[in-house]
Amino acid sequence: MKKIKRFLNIGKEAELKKNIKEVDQFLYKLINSKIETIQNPEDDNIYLKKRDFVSRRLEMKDTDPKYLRDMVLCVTVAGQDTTASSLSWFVYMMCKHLHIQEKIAQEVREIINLKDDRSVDELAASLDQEALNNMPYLHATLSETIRLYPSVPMNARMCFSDDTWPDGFSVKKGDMVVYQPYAMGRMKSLWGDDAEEFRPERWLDKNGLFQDESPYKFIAFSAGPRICLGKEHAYTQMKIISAVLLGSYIFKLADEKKIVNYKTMVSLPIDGGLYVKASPRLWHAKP
Ligand code: HEM
Repeated sequence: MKKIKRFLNIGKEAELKKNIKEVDQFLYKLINSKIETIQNPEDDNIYLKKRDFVSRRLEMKDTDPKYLRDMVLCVTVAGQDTTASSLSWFVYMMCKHLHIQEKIAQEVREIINLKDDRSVDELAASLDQEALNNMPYLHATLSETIRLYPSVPMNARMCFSDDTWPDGFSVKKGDMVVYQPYAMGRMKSLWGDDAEEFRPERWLDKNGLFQDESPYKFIAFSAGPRICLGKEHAYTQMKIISAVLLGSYIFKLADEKKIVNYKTMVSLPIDGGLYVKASPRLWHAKP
């Protein structure tokens, strides 16, 4: 049916074709303008100075527009909504666990060692990689959020040959195997009796250092050869944003009684969005 619709260019297939064209036009325009800027030696180009993703590829002589379009699209599709929904759930968890919110704010404050009257910009400017590496509690809290609210809640693989798994279960070539990071993140057999509790401490050793889990257990970023390529980048982004936010503001739910739930989709957004109140963090005040 799909093929017929595509051939006749009607219905959803026609709509898809139109949308792809629109995205392509936008991306090719951007890529071509960057290529032109680079090829013009007189242009003291601001684009290259910005050293964004496309500029870096161009510097490495990757100038095929189609390749660049695929790269940009892949990173945007894989990296944007996943990180955004994880951060939304993180803010939700912070509103539900104010003492954890306070603990992270303290960790940020201690690591960057800033005065009480610092601005949001000053706080952001002092977050270098070393500072981010020294925030195990924040790292643990983000991991705990993603364990319970994985932005890819369900995933699947196609078997390319007949096989028998370690537990004796057999699969045939062409079978589809579906696994559910959402359910796996809440299984008592994997995470213990408190699996449904939000407890960042489960990720810390007795010295308070972050202890990573096997990706086959903490499956939210997938595992094996096709594991998420942007995992480290995602943590860096999420740590910068949450350190700046929690270091500067106290978050509370706009309506404590409103039920917050997920929307069933390929990703895991909060249904209807999350409404919060942010008030400036005064270091002598408790949330
Ligand atoms: C919390 C944030 C993120 C989560 C939970 C996440 C999760 C995942 C998962 C589950 C996969 C495997 C998909 C599959 O094979 O079926 C994946 C793949 C991928 N992710 Fe992420 N991702 C996140 C952020 C990012 C970011 C920020 C980027 C890029 C900047 C990124 C780039 C990629 C790429 C390129 C792949 C494909 C890897 C491959 O197939 O070889 N991801 N991600």
